Amino acid sequence: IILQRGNLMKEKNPWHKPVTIIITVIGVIAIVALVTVAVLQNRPLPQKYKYGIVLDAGSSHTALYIYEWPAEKDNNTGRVEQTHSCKVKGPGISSYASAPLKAGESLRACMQEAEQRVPGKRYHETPLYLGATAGMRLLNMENSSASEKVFQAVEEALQKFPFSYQGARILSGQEEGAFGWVTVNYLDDRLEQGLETTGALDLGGASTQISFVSDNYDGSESPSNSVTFRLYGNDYNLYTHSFLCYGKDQVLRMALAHQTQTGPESILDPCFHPGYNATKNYSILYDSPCVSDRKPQRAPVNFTHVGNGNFKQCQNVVKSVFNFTHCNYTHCSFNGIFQPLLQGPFGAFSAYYFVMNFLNLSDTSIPLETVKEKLARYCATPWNQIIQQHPDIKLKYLAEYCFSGTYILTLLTEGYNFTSDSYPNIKFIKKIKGSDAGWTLGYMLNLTNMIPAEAPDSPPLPHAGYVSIVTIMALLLLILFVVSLRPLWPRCSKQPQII
Ligand SMILES: Nc1ncnc2c1ncn2[C@@H]1O[C@H](COP(=O)(O)OP(=O)(O)O)[C@@H](O)[C@H]1O
Ligand SMILES: [Ca+2]
Repeated sequence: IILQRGNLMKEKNPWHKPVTIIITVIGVIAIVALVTVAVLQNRPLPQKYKYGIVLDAGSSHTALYIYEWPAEKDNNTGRVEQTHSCKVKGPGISSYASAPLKAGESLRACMQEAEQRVPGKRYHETPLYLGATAGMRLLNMENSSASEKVFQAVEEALQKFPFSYQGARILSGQEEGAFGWVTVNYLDDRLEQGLETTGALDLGGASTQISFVSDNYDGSESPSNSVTFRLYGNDYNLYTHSFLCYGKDQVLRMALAHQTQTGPESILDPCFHPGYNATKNYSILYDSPCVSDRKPQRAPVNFTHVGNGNFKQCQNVVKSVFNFTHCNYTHCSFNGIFQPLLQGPFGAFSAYYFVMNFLNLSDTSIPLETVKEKLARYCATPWNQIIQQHPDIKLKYLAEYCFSGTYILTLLTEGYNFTSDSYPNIKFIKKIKGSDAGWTLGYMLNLTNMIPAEAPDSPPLPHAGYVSIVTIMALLLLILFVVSLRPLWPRCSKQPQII
């Protein structure tokens, strides 16, 4: 009987039927395979990068920037980053008008650095751009054949490198302003998400740009200040203006021209520290289209430039370079140039940052009145004390921070109409998420069509969400499968039947 019972039990355990075992094994294998394939197939591929190089040929110096982005995601958002920058030794390319070949040579060291930074197999597909700004705009106005020669030399030098050379050209003021705005908003991820944008304030040596979106500017008033973009499915109507000659180096020339109109032997300059004393050459001072028509006749060869460090008087000198007499529009900044009402936050970079950072005044939560008081105290500090306190800063920069700080505050308040209320909307910035603020990134994004006009279609789920859902579904299937075999389950808990 016991034997019989044992036989009965054996026959009644369906799990031991070969068919059931095979089905179960196949089911489990199928589910494991499904999950594995789902996970592997959709795993992000190992990152490969693409590269782009932009040379910013500014009036005072040239800088090279290398950008990098994941190769599979060109059209994706916010993913282009600056991986390297190189400062070219020597002055800006516009200073090589009388020795153009040297302009080309000067770029070589930074270009060799770029060869080291970009992987060799990517050289040929790496676009290389050179954009020149206000220094070359002025040289082109003054002596267009000299500017062409400089470009020829630069072009020849750049073509010797294995990158995909895309040309060297002068950017218009609008491009310089608009691409600075694109850079700042791209790096802040504001374009892709359609957020309120940040205005861009760029201060160079020979020109300065202001760019922002304003609700009361649709481009109809003063169309030459309008730049429109369609980015990620959003339309932007940007106001932008570039003031040629209003970079800080040219404004200094204009301020000195204002003070030397009668061709004196010496001037007492409130924008330089007490005890500052230097001999300067009239011809060199007036050698720029920003001041050349004002050169005093019968001036001596040199003049003595003496400082007396008075902020209030310096403000008056600086104000003399602005013209506020006429405005044929609803609102103007200065020199009769239209400007809509200021709106939103602003990022102020390049020389804005260098100067305000040096002066420890880059924190705009400090009230504007306090900023002015601090600057007034700095300007009144004797020159020898300033030199002692900053032994490792270039004397040329050091001598000019009082002037530059005064110019920046005057430009922002009197020029662009920032008030003590709107001043805190400005942030003095150098970099955003590791990339320098400036026009170069926006320029490259535009020329490589890397910002799509329409919002890209993105997968409905991120990778992690996708994997979790597939895994959960597979487990549910497994449970369902096991439950569906219920009629075949062994009845182990039941009392053995005694026949
Ligand atoms: N560390 C620094 N301190 C002060 N000024 C600086 C510093 N570095 C650069 N600058 C100034 O920033 C400005 C940069 O202008 P640049 O881009 O060369 O000219 P532009 O944009 O007008 O063609 C120049 O006036 C240069 O002197
Ligand atoms: Ca610049």
